[in-house]
Order: sequence, then C-alpha cells, then structure tokens
Amino acid sequence: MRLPGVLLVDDEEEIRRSTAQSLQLAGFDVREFGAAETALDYITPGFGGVVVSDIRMPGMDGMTLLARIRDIDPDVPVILVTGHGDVQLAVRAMREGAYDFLEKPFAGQHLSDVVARAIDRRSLVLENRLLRAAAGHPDDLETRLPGRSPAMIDLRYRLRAVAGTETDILIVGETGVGKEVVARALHDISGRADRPFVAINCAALPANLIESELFGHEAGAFPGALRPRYGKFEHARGGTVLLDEIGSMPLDLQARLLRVIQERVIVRLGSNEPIPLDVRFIATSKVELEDEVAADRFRADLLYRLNVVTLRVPPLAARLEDVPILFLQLVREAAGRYRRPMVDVPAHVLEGIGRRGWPGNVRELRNAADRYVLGLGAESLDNEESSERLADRVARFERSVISGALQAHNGALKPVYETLGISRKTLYEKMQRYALDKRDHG
Ligand SMILES: Nc1ncnc2c1ncn2[C@@H]1O[C@H](COP(=O)(O)OP(=O)(O)OP(=O)(O)O)[C@@H](O)[C@H]1O
Repeated sequence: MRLPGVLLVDDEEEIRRSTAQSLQLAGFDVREFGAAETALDYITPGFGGVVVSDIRMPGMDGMTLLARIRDIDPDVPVILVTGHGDVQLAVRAMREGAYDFLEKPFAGQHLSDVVARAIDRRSLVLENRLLRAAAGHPDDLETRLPGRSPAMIDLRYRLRAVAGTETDILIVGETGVGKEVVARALHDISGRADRPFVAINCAALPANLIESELFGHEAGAFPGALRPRYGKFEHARGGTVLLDEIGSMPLDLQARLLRVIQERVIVRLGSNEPIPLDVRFIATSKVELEDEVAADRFRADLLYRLNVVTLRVPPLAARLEDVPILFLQLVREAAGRYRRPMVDVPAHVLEGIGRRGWPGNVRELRNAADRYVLGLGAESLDNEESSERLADRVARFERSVISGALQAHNGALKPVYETLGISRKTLYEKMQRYALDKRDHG
C-alpha cells in the first residue's frame, strides 16, 4: 500500500538513500531532494504529505525551509533531523513550529512512527478545513438548510425574503424538522446577526421563575433578589428572541407576552418603569396553534400577532428526495464532531435511507448519521430489509390509502375523513405529513 507523500531533504546522498529506503519499506511514498529549494516547489497550501529534512545543509538550511513552508501553510508537518547532541537547535526547531525532531542516528522504525503520526495529523487538519469550507459562510442558506425539494427551495426563498424585514415570525413543523435551525439561520442572515440570539424553551420554563427569567427584576423585588438582574428579553436587545414551543406557554404568561410584543416594552419585576425593547420575536410550534386556540389553550390575539408570517418546515417524509444529501451533510458534521475521518456512504445505503419514513425527522436522521460515523449500527442502514421497516411500510400504505380516497372524492375532504373513520384534524395532519394536497386530487 502506498501512503501519502513524504518529501525527504538531505544533502548527504548516502544517508538520504538509506532513510528513503526505510520509509519506503514502511509503505510511504517518498520523494528525495538534495536541496531544500527544490523541495519547496512541491509545497502548496493544501499539500497532503509531510516533510522530513536535515537541519544543517549548504544553501537553504532546514530552519529556513521550515519558515518558508510555514509561510505557505503553517499546518504542514515538518520533521527536522539534527546532529547528535544538538539540543539547542532541536529546541529552537520545536519553538519555531517543527512538528518533531529526530537526533542522528535514529532507528528507521522511530522515523516511520513519527511520520505516520504526522500524516494522520495532516489528514485531520485538511479534513477539518474541508468541513469548515462546507459549513460555508454563515449566510449560505443552502449549506445550512440543504435540499432540492420544492418545499425546501420555497422555504429558503421565503427566509431570504423575510430576513431583512422586522416582522415577527412563526415557524411551524413536526418535531425534529429543524425549526430551531431555521430560526438561527434567519437570525444570521438578518440585520440583527451581530446581536444576540436568545432561545427560550417555553415548555421548560420553571413556573415560579418564569417572570424573573424573562423580564428580569429589580433589587428587592422578592426575597433573595439582592441585585437587579436582566431577564432574557433584555439580554436579547437588538437581536432575536426565539420562543420555542410557544404552544406550551401558560395562558397568563401569554397575556404578558402579548403586551410585550404589542408595545415593545418590558417592565422588570419590582418596577413600574417600562424599558423599551428592540427585539425580533420568532416563535416555533409543532402543533397547529389554531387547534390550540379552538381548545382554549392558546390566545387568539397572540396567534394573530405571531402568524403574520408563518414558515412551514416540511417533514422529511414529504421531501424524501432531500434525505440523501442531508444525510451526507450530517455524516460530515458528525465526522467533524467526533474527530473521525470522513467515511464513504455507498450509493445503496443512501438509496435505502431515502426510502425510509423518518418519523423523527432530521433529529432521527442526525442520530443515524452519528451512529454511522461511529460504526454503530451501520449495518442496519446497509440492510435492504430493515431499511423497509414496518413503520415505513405502514406509512407508505397509509399515504397511498389517503391519496386514493382523495382521488375517489375529487379532493373533497369531508367524505374522505368520514369514510376513513378519522377526524378532520387527523386527516389534515396526515396530509401535511405525506405532502398530499387536495388540489392535486380534484
Ligand atoms: N438542516 C439541518 N442541517 C443539520 N442539522 C439539522 C438540520 N435541521 C435540523 N438539524 C438537527 O436536527 C435536530 C433537530 O433540530 P431542531 O431542534 O431545530 O428541530 P425542531 O424542529 O426545533 O425540533 P423540536 O420541535 O423537537 O424542538 C438538531 O440536532 C439539529 O441540529
């Protein structure tokens, strides 16, 4: 097996030959140079190998070579070889950024070990660079929200259109579709990008602390309030507040929030003084808030303030064509996170993945990507049979039944939910989940 390149620089031909041989025996692809100047021609910013060079040479010496290489790409590993007992020089070399140094005479095995480590390190650096490049510019929506399905193209278009405006926004979608990711992307491409993004999980707010958490308090507002404290709203000034799971917010708090949204002022606990609040609100919900209003769990007036612009993030089941590209991106991210090399995902695995239903949406897909990168359960993705799990088959069957019924009734909903024995709401949910549109069946 040929491993990636080692550029070996030494003016003494005999030593160079024998060093090259021992590296070649260890499987490395070695290129020899009698002078540092010529080796330098091979160094480019993305150079994939490592350099082993003697320090003391006529013409350009090893230390100068090191400095020149670092000018081109500071992360190329350079291993310098010093004479016996040349400790001072070795120390200087390390201080100036050499990857390692070897003292003559050295064992071939020792050199191979150092070179192997240096090459691993170089691959990691280059992979991370690729990952960073792939993560793209923060305003590169297509990298952050990948997908070529019409639904995703439309979502990105709408995001760009509303980002520059000041309207509050409601983001609706099933659990795990990436509502928070969309909210952050929206903040990052908005004029508020360099101001804070403060996420508040409305489902997890501790009832007794809610008010001071959100609105802050003055000193002495309640026992234990020794100093005045900013609430989350004030922390977000100039930026964006994400109200995650707004449907779970208690009704009394909804009333206070409505006032904040309408009047753009907050009043800290223990104070009467309104403080102007410049934030944009983005709320998310996995339930249809209209249904919550109908069930008296959500204030209609708050809904009308929030849903001026509603963005819907489609479930994965409605955009299965996006699954392979998303999976590849998640695998890349996972490889970066776990500091693993990027693994290849064979086409048949991608196809299998694209046939599943993914009821847990991107969150479930992300877990699958993590497991894939870690080598856990990759075989379950590999296996044709299990890639058509029962849940997925049921989902496909369900979709075809509903689609057939819509067809039979020319897109009229009432006869469909009545004959199928489900509620209107359930039918709506399933149509959204399976991307069925009654207009396509009329
Ligand atoms: N486009 C994407 N690219 C990469 N990761 C994503 C993407 N969309 C979602 N994710 C990941 O999927 C997981 C779920 O995303 P997120 O928390 O935004 O979903 P959500 O819709 O807000 O879910 P919930 O309603 O359950 O809170 C997160 O780990 C997130 O990082």
